[in-house]
Amino acid sequence: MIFTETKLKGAFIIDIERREDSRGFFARVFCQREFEAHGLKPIIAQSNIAFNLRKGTLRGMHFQYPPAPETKFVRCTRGSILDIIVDLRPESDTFLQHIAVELSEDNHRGLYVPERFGHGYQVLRDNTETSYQVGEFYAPGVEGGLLYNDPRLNLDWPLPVSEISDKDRDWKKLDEFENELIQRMGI
Ligand SMILES: Cc1cn([C@H]2C[C@H](O)[C@@H](COP(=O)(O)OP(=O)(O)O[C@H]3O[C@@H](C)C(=O)[C@@H](O)[C@H]3O)O2)c(=O)[nH]c1=O
Repeated sequence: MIFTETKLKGAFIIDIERREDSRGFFARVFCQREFEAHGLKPIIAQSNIAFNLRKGTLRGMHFQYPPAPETKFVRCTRGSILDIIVDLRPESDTFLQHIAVELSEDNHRGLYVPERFGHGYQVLRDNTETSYQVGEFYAPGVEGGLLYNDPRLNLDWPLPVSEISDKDRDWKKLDEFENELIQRMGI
């Protein structure tokens, strides 16, 4: 696997190394030792998939507050997505900055999202499946969210939003809960 750290410290793009032969190719997509060697949390508490019927579907921006912050290792196993993560670590030099990474069935790219990041994605093709490993158990009691079109975040979604959950349409703007976020995300 090829680990490339992004401008958000601790967040990595992880590409596969193909072993090709006449059948196709083989590649490793997770290795506890390689994760540890790059300082990534190697725990998989849950492994989830989400299936999306329509391009333009948007899921996010989600996170869990401490004491149950999640790492996420996200891939797109069918179709393609634009995945966006936002640094929510108050002590970070890149607090509230984001990156966007295209993950697709073609590039086999993975994105490792550290704890205390907001995460969301927009689906770029019909019938798209995502698959992601999470380092902490689902804990809806400490779930939080950012509004995908909050002007403070300035996230550039490539398509009009065709589908979104009521929950994701209704997250508060950052201006309304920034102090609480800083307090709860602080270490
Ligand atoms: C995330 C999750 C949801 N659920 C339930 C709650 C609900 O009934 C149904 C759908 O949940 P949601 O609407 O929250 O699903 P979704 O919007 O796909 O949530 C996901 O979005 C992306 C962006 C992430 O980052 C993930 O961590 C996760 O939060 O599944 C679980 O039972 N376990 C889980 O781990």
